Amino acid sequence: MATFPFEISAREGKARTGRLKTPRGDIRTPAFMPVGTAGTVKALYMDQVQGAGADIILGNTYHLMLRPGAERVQRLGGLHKFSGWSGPMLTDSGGFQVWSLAQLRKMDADGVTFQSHIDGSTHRLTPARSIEIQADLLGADISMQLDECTNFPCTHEEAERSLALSLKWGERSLDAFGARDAQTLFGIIQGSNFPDLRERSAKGVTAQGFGGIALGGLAVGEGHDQMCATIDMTMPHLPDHMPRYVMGVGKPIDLVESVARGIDMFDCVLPTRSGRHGQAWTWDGPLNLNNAKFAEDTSPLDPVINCPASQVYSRAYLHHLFKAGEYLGPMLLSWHNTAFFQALMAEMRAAIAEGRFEALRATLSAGWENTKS
Ligand SMILES: CNc1nc2cc(C(=O)NN)ccc2[nH]1
Repeated sequence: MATFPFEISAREGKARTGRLKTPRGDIRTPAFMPVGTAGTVKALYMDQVQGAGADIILGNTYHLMLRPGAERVQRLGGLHKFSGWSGPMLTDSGGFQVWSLAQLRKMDADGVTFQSHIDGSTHRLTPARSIEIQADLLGADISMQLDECTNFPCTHEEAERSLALSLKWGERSLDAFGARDAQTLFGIIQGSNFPDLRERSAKGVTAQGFGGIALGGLAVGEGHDQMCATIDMTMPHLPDHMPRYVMGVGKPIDLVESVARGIDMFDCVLPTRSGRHGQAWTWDGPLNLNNAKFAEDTSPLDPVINCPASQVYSRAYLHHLFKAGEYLGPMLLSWHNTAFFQALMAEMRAAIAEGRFEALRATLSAGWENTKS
């Protein structure tokens, strides 16, 4: 299995900035991955996603294996060609969506059988099948091991059993992945919010020899403070030189506080999902453009962010679009939010390089205190 070179160029405290170098291009870290669930970052052209500053996007194995089908995507040239995204792409294993979306799922020691939430058809995911879908059929640059997404909250015994299964599936994922020279595989740490289990999982995953390490089982309703506490109990057991990725995270405050703890990669549907519902993220916190207070507000969302959706359109116009149910409303806010999240990552990268990250963190965390829940 290839291990992509990960070069850390500057540090401030536990925060670090650098580059994860892949055959399809460099990923500037800390990095935020827009989520391209079904081969599209919803309501955006890939040119807009790239123009917003994203180096890498995420694809969901669960959605693509159900529709249009993983073998069909392969027949059509793979996910990069199919979707028009030529840069690095990470796919998740499908495990999380099976737990959160599938109907009638049956777990056993070797995998999970489930019915599609789309048409009720039956599907089977094992570590080997997930690797085949991600690396061979979709052609992901970075694949994720299949793991069990531990329910939250859960007992210590449940978390212990679950992380043991995930470690076993991690070994099987590595075996199935084999020796590829242009693709890599990340392992996933579980253990819920138990320090001893997060340590056990972190040490186990680290020893297995992955190309990067993800923290799973977060952003599942535990809240900001518990998420930070779980990251705190995990990081001491991770090797410094490997990329650390927190799955499904998060709000801007989550990104800042996670970068401060040494996290390098993130993914979250929030920019596009909240944009579709009229929420615009800004340096001063989120705005709800459905609110009548914007009805005659001629100011743009953010004059500094280099994105037409942020600079050209007035808040009054955006308010009108959402009141009228016009398609352009969700399109423009998805664009702006995607650009804002990338601008936040770029600002954190620059701040770490210039030794002013803690000052930035203090300013942003103070202004975003009420966005934690
Ligand atoms: C939106 N929250 C959220 N939590 C996630 C956890 C995982 C995970 O533990 N995978 N093994 C994946 C995606 C997630 N998205």
